[in-house]
Amino acid sequence: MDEVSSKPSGPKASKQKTKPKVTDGTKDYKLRAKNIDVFYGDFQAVYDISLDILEQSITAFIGPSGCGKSTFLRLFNRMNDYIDGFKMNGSILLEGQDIYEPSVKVEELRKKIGMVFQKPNPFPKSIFENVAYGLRIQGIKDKEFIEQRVIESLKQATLFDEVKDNLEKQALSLSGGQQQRLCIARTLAVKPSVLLMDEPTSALDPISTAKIEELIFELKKKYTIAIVTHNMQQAGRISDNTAFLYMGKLIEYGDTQKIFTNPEKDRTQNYITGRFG
Ligand SMILES: Nc1ncnc2c1ncn2[C@@H]1O[C@H](COP(=O)(O)OP(=O)(O)OP(=O)(O)O)[C@@H](O)[C@H]1O
Repeated sequence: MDEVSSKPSGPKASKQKTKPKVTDGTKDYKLRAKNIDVFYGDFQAVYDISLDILEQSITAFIGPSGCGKSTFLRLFNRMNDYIDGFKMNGSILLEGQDIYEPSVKVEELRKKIGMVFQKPNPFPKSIFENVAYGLRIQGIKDKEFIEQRVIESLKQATLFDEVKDNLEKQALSLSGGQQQRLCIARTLAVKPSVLLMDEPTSALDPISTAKIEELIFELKKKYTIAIVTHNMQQAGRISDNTAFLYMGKLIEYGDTQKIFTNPEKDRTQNYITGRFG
């Protein structure tokens, strides 16, 4: 494979002012993947990918079906761990700490790195209980604290105004777009600092999609976001940096505007112009 820069570059990345967490000497990063290979049994799904994700930025993963986007995203909160035959080489660092070290508690990690899935998956409970869930399983009992956190999270997910008069309503009776924002609120309630999103709008209509995109853009002020999307316009609209994967390899990674207007690699150019994929 051609050499690929593992550092996001370009005007947006370099202009970004972030609280310093971990630095490679030039930029701060929140997450770092180093020489990642992933196997499912004998099948290799990811080949030697290294990349850094900057704090308070949106990083999009694009590429044709089966190229390894979801596999790669799921590494950041260890969602692949329970898949039969899963094996990984390399390391993933969150603020400099290896998240695959034996001492890391996966439940604690997932409080820091939340995930939103393609299909909204609220529990068959009330709106309130969906958002309160993560707090309750932590053993938090303070009613006032829980209520305040539920309201705050619903507001952050731009759902509060639509549901405030009926928080006891069954979550499954909400529209698909509202359900997805509820799932985002549920994730935010435990105060993560990273949000992983695996095609969060692919099951939604254009209006709900636009609302979620606005929300993601707003959330960037506080969170580090990594998103897998099949929708290249979406990647272009919301992300700061884009990683293009092809057959398990990182072909190109960098500033989104550059990737979409003047990519370095022919394969990226062919993909973004719809010549394959
Ligand atoms: N649980 C699994 N067991 C075995 N192989 C798997 C598993 N999950 C994914 N794969 C394989 O790994 C490769 C990468 O899959 P992955 O779902 O990460 O790709 P993707 O780019 O996210 O695809 P899509 O865009 O279609 O969701 C594919 O060849 C897929 O068949």
